[in-house]
Amino acid sequence: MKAIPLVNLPDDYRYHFGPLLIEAYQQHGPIFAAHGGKIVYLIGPEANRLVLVSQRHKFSNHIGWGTIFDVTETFGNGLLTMDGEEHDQHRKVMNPAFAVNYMDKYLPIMNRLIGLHVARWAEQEEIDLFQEARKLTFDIAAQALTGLEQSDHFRELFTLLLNGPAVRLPEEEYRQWVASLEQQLQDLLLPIIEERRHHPTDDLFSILVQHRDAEGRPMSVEKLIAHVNILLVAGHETSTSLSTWLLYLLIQHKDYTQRILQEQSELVGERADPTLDELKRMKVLENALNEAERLYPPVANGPRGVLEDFDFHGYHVPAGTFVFYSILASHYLPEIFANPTVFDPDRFAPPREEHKKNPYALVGFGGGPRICIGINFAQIEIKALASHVLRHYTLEVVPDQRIAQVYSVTGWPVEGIRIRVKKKAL
Ligand code: HEM
Repeated sequence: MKAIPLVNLPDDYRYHFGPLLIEAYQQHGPIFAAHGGKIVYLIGPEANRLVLVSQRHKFSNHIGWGTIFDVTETFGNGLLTMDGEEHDQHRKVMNPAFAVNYMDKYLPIMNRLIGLHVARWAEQEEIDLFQEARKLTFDIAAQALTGLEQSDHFRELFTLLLNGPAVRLPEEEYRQWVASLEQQLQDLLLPIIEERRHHPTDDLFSILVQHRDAEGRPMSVEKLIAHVNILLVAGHETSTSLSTWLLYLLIQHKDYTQRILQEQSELVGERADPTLDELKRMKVLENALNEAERLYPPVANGPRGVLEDFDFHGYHVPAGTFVFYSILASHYLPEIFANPTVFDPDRFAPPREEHKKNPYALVGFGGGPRICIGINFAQIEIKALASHVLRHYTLEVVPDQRIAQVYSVTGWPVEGIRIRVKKKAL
């Protein structure tokens, strides 16, 4: 069989990731290797379907997220990095707490925190939307999923773990640094675990603490903490990035935002907060959210370890290979999304529905049985934020700043996005 084509990405590829992947796709087709041949990229709806659905048993998240992206060492083996039977069992336990109607329980927390945080944004001359959105989405995830009321220290610990130490440390010192942060996280979570054992509530943490396996055994403290870690990390980094880009795009596209406001007044009117049912019915806003997900997917690539050989487009990929199904590149394919670099939310509305003509074309939340478990949580949260901000505030981007997405494991606006927020006159 032919050798998989090798692509050389420039050193600064993380700043131009989408265009570079599309260039490689146009030259070589939907499969090529990069990073010195260490990673094979798979691009487009057909590839996504293969990895996420039809041959998913041949791929390992544990090797992908755990080894390539080093998630397991820092945060433990949570849902994202589990494989096979173990994954399916744990996912089954958590699924009910992420069903769309369960969001009714989280919505009052979301609305309360959105109101509080955004009011503070307006008290300042200008804010970095990305940094502020991070505080907000973390607080929402921490309070909704674990019931932790005071989340400042918790958030600082997570931010440190995600960003790494300020200076590069020798390996042994780095390990000690991570271990000390993990110990502090554990000290924060242990009392909540104890509390939930004796006084269960209906949040996700309680569901996990109360769960018993077929032999009647509870989850170990180590597993409980790994789950909470992964849920909070996966649940706030990505939502921070996507909500920032959505609001930024809406400031840029005032005509479209007028249509969202029209929808808001029809659905919510003068009431302070939308209900879950109203949020679900906000299609004009939803199409803008889909478009932000397409243009700025928070996760650029889904990493996997190959467990069993497979063939794709005339190439043979052996077990032991590392692959990325590329979310970012799939979203910029011109044969799927017309004028892919243009902000055009109506591409998701009937009759065009470009994403439906090609299943697994829009994969910002992954797809198949392992689709992001937090998709409903994130979409409701971001819609509630946009609804609140657009109805009650005016936003303006501070001029003369560099606004660009950069990618590591997740993507974020490299220098943040500074905006001015003003309360609308009544
Ligand atoms: C805008 C927000 C979000 C985006 C773009 C996003 C994106 C993703 C993607 C792409 C995957 C699949 C990765 C793969 O196939 O390798 C995923 C999985 C996952 N996400 Fe999210 N996510 C978001 C929000 C959330 C939230 C709010 C939570 C939890 C509260 C969460 C928890 C998880 C977990 C636990 C998994 C692993 C699921 C499994 O493997 O069964 N995510 N997410």
